[in-house]
Amino acid sequence: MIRFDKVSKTYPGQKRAALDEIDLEVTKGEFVFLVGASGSGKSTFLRLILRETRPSTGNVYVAGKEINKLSSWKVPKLRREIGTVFQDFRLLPNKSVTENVAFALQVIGKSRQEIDQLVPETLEMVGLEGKGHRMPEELSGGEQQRVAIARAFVNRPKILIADEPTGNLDPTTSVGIMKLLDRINRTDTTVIMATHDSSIVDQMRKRVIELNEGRLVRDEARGIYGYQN
Ligand SMILES: Nc1ncnc2c1ncn2[C@@H]1O[C@H](COP(=O)(O)OP(=O)(O)OP(=O)(O)O)[C@@H](O)[C@H]1O
Repeated sequence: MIRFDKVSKTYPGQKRAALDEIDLEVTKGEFVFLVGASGSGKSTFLRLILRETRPSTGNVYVAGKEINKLSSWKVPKLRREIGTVFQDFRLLPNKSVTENVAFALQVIGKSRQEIDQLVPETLEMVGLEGKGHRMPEELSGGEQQRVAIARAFVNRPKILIADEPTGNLDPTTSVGIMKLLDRINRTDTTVIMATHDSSIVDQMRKRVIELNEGRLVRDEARGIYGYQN
């Protein structure tokens, strides 16, 4: 589903590489934690998958496409295959829960009929049935993150990228969010999650990839968080 082939990335004007000769493969349906200190290259790794940035050398393949060769008009199509969730939720504050989720389908031209079916179905899946009319500010942090996950997943993407999704949540709420991501993963969606949350990583025992100063220093099948902050 995702392959990095000797990928290095050095940002313009920087001496040190943000990513240094990364070689790895993530297969369909895997759940991967991406760990490492601040500045180790996690966001750069995720941005390469989304083609928000390009490798300096090497190739990145996502869903069968070499992203470096993708013409720019095909990038939106690539991004439709990838749902994204962030630490700060990024909901539209002036839209209700239903409207936030529906909007993701409207912008890709889905029919009213499909939207009317998929949105309630997805809200139910994330545990927000009956809350569709609420505004984001009327929800707890955990509920807001559920809306963000519903929005990311409503189009049934092949890949879900989560960048510190529990970073603003208390431990109990975080466990609920992880159960939801696990459930999404069980629908054969590949999940890649960057995190500093050691207890979550230790509880889930999924594949752990650790970056250190841009290098891949650990790749374990059922790993733990394992490095000191
Ligand atoms: N747009 C940019 N221009 C120049 N340097 C950048 C840019 N983005 C990131 N970097 C540098 O690349 C390196 C890796 O950064 P990156 O954001 O990928 O790390 P990270 O592991 O995601 O960190 P964090 O956990 O703090 O989000 C850092 O040295 C950073 O300063």
